Amino acid sequence: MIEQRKPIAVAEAVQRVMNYAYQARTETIPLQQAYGRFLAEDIAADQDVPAFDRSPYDGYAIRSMDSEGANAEKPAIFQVVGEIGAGYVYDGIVGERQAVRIMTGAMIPQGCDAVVMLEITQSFEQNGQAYMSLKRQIQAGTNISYKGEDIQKDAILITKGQYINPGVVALLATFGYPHVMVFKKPIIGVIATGSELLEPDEALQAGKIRNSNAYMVMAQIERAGATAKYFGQLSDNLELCIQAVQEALQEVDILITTGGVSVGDYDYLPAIYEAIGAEVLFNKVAMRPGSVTTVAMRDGQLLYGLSGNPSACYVGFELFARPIIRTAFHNPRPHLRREQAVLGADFPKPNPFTRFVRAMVSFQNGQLVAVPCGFDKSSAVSSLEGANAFIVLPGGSRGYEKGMQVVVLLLEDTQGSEWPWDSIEKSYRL
Ligand SMILES: Nc1nc2c(c(=O)[nH]1)N[C@H]1C(S)=C(S)[C@@H](COP(=O)(O)OP(=O)(O)OC[C@H]3O[C@@H](n4cnc5c(N)ncnc54)[C@H](O)[C@@H]3O)O[C@H]1N2
Ligand code: MOO
Ligand SMILES: [Mg+2]
Repeated sequence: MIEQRKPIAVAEAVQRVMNYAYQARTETIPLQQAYGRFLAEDIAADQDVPAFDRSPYDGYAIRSMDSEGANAEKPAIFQVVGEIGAGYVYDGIVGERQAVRIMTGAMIPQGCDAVVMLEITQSFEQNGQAYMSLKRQIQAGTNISYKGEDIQKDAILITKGQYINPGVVALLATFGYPHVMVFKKPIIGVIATGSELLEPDEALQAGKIRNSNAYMVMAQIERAGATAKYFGQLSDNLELCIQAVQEALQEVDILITTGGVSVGDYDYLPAIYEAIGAEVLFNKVAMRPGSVTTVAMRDGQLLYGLSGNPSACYVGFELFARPIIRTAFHNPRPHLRREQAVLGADFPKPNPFTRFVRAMVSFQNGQLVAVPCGFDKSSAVSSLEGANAFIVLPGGSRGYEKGMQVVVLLLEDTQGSEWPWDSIEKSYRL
């Protein structure tokens, strides 16, 4: 008898997977390799930045009181008693009508309370002594970058789980972290199943196709921040597949297979899960594409049975695998970022199930506009290249027109969402 699968709502499916979210171990890596990783410790400021009052300009450090009453007719004259570049400290104390030539970034000398930009001064020499004249009065505090004006000591700067972007790298360097503790990348195994599959270097043969899913999913794994490990493609042979899956599980944190999850004679994933004693969390989701997406669990390891159809495979990964990876990094917003957009083209298809339309979002006059990426079948590979978002169309809707408001999930974003699923599926019907 044909197995009848009961579809569950997308949010419910995501929740079932998230019950098995875990936190990855940590490792310490050189700062230069930290970009794109996720921080595994809170970083607090152990010093002020800047750590000393400094000059933001090239010019002269003075005591502002010495400029009192200065104007074009009666310039204030200063004896230039020294010169300091960034990184050097002026040893003496600057006295009455004295100035120190100072460069951007250099520490303000003792006694001075202002810096005059080079451009508004005139320098001259008399009897071998350097002088500077100034034709205006300068307020105390002019052109000083104060100690702690950027960052104050003890402030929490960056927190555990934060994505390390170039700005985070700058902070880590500023506070003296030549090495940084990050979360280890989970290792995610990939197996493609299907007797029709050829590798990209093979010539096409009648009835066969090239395996695009494995390479696509490996790229998605890397984009999500984990490490992909490829175990190759398998023909539809149950014994072989069981053995390969069991062996791969020894070497990975999570295993992803593509293909073979539906009800065809050679769709062996259900039998494989049974054979290895994995508990199936769900095998039918009320969504398109990707309705056959299956997730199973064995001894703390998640097994993703993604659809063989490329678009369905792609969507299944982003909805169900990405948040597990991001949670492993302690990231508080592990899901795809949800935003509101205007539909940029009609989408007349009815949507019995929640539909994830591969789309290109862009800003037009300050408004996020989402345009579907062409051929919208589950089997499509062409609609993925241009996609940087999914348009989420709730189940039960009859089709959408250009100009309507839609929810989009952003694919190329590092910020993420905490839980994007509330109120998307209001009109969901089975
Ligand atoms: N009687 C039914 N038939 C199907 C159902 C159903 O509910 N009842 N569901 C359909 C839906 S929806 C989908 S999606 C697919 C899912 O199929 P499988 O996950 O079992 O995948 P396969 O049968 O192995 O392959 C489907 C399709 O994808 C191509 N494929 C497979 N692997 C790759 C790869 N690595 N790279 C590129 N393309 C791949 C394969 O050649 C097939 O064309 O089932 C429907 N059928
Ligand atoms: O699962 Mo299939 O992708 O819904 O079309
Ligand atoms: Mg099949």
